[in-house]
Amino acid sequence: MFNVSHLASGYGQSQVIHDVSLAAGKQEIVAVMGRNGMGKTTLFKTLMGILPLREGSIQIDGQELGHLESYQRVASGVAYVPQGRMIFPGMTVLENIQTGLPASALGKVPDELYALFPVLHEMRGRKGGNLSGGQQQQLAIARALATNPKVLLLDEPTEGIQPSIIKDIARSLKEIRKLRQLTIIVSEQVLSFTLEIADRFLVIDKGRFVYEDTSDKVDAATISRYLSV
Ligand SMILES: Nc1ncnc2c1ncn2[C@@H]1O[C@H](COP(=O)(O)OP(=O)(O)OP(=O)(O)O)[C@@H](O)[C@H]1O
Repeated sequence: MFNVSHLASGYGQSQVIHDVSLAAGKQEIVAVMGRNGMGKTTLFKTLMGILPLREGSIQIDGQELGHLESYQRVASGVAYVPQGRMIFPGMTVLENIQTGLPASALGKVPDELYALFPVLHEMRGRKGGNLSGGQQQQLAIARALATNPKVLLLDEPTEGIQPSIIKDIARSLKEIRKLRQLTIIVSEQVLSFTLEIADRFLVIDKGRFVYEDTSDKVDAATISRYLSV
């Protein structure tokens, strides 16, 4: 479904991502674990077309995305929730979600989105900047889902969010995956969160994948060691 092969990218003279490959199936949740500075955000920006691909390929259902602009990748079914969420603080919750809707929706937010995140319905008239961190994360996810993606890329969704809300986010992601048959690639440093949701685990270290396993065989101690070095 979503296939990345031999991807390389970086900034100027420095190469950050080296020969990274991953394949994620329909409805699969893949966790990319790694410490600060190991390349998670760089990888996601490359998948989204914010940074150019230097080598390799990115495919969704066999369609090559590697040389498309970001907006074309969105149209092909890739959605992105960046680190830090990046909602529009001066716009209302409703307006934030509307920025993700296709023109054909005529500004109408699907009921299903509000059903997933009831708090966003309650707060639809409030400015995004006045929401708590957890509510902003839910808003960022809802805005991404409004584009009707096949693949959702989430960059460190638990960063700066309190534990009870992290549990809510885990629950919503599992629900969305089922409802939408969505593939989710999530980067994280919080292992308890990914252990709850992921089907497969990858560890990124200095821009390379150094560990991979499925949830039934995952070696949490090894992943923790990579996260804490
Ligand atoms: N705009 C940039 N210009 C040059 N180098 C950068 C830039 N952004 C990141 N880097 C470097 O790329 C490497 C990977 O950073 P990246 O942000 O992808 O890591 P990360 O795993 O997402 O960590 P974090 O959780 O801290 O964001 C780091 O060495 C970082 O210093």
